[in-house]
Amino acid sequence: MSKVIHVAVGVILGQDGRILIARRPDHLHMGGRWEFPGGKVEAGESVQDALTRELREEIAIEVQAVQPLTEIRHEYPEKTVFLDTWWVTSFSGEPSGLEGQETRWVGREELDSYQFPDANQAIIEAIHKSEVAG
Ligand SMILES: Nc1nc2c([nH]c(=O)n2[C@@H]2O[C@H](COP(=O)(O)OP(=O)(O)OP(=O)(O)O)[C@@H](O)[C@H]2O)c(=O)[nH]1
Ligand SMILES: [Mg+2]
Repeated sequence: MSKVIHVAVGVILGQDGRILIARRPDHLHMGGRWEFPGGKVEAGESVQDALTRELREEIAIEVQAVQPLTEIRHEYPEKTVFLDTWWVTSFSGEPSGLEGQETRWVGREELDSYQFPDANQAIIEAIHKSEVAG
């Protein structure tokens, strides 16, 4: 049995209520699909530290405040992920894809028209139910 990969995921909320999505580079797992920025939690690191580090490395923002959104465990044929997913309700800096990834601000109701990894369906449902900045 393979081990579960712990991933810190940020659903970044803009001041206008839109959400930031990024397109995964083609060569990665789920390449070409849209995602919420984030990445693997390293050994000895807290999930919030991992989220802060990943969002700094991937999209050049400094996280200032988060709130828990949801926790999703999903088994892909090749790996099992645990998506520890947080609203990012305050940040500084202007998001830009430091790894060449396209980024886009989208309205909540638009999320359903983008192709995400299969595990994200449950995140999108949690966003629709969430009262944060409703
Ligand atoms: N960041 C992110 N990862 C997701 C999402 N949905 C989802 O299934 N994943 C999966 O979670 C796993 C880990 O995420 P990642 O590839 O961003 O990890 P990372 O930034 O540390 O990448 P690296 O190890 O290449 O440096 C991947 O297999 C990815 O496909 C999502 O919305 N955001
Ligand atoms: Mg990543």
